Amino acid sequence: MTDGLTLTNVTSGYGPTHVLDRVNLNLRPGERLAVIGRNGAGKTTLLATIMGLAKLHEGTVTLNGAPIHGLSPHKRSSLGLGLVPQTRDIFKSLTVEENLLSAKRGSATLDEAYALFPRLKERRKNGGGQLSGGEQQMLAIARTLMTEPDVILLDEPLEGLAPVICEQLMQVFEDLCNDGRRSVVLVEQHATAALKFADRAVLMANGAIVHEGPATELLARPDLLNRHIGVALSA
Ligand SMILES: Nc1ncnc2c1ncn2[C@@H]1O[C@H](COP(=O)(O)OP(=O)(O)OP(=O)(O)O)[C@@H](O)[C@H]1O
Repeated sequence: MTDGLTLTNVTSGYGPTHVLDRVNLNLRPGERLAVIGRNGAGKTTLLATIMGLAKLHEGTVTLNGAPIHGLSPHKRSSLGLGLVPQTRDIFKSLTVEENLLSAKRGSATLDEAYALFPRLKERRKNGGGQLSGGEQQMLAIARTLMTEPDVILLDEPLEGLAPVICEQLMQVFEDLCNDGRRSVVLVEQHATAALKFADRAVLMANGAIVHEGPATELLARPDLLNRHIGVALSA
């Protein structure tokens, strides 16, 4: 049995369309994985496939050795998978507190969420639609954490946010990983930030993994990013 999350020979997409092409991937418990690629490379589809939101055409998805590819997204969430979607998907008509409580599972508490995001505590009576972009992203992350995930899937969480907010969020991701219990898949266009955070990275192009290796190697060899996916490292 393989521990963690494993995709074996996965081909998936939307309806009859194939986006991922024979993807193999293992995420060990406690591991931090960066997924880097240009727009349209299939990064969101990779997360959607793990979560059960895309159509699996071939292959298997297992969690700690047990197949999960036949299960609904809700069931996968109850097994410990948590997605923070690029679209954030908060309820704009509910308050921050109501948003958090509507996602709550098990022993998750508001206090834990507010300890990670003090700003959300200050804004707890405000409607989701009244929040800034950064606060909405914090709420989206906190909502997912209320489901007590062991595997957290983050889809471009830094997109469109000010550098100071990006730094705060990266620190939160560090804190979440500190006890080594949770694993994180971070899909990110900010390749440098993602590689500094991650243990390992996969590079995607045209729905396939075209390179995989330690994050430190990719930070030291930016030519690999350029060669495989035509992306340059930012400062
Ligand atoms: N719901 C959908 N139905 C059909 N095709 C889709 C759908 N969503 C995405 N695609 C297609 O799948 C391919 C991969 O898209 P995906 O969103 O996974 O890429 P990505 O690497 O996450 O890019 P981005 O950074 O732009 O989000 C693209 O060609 C896209 O047009």
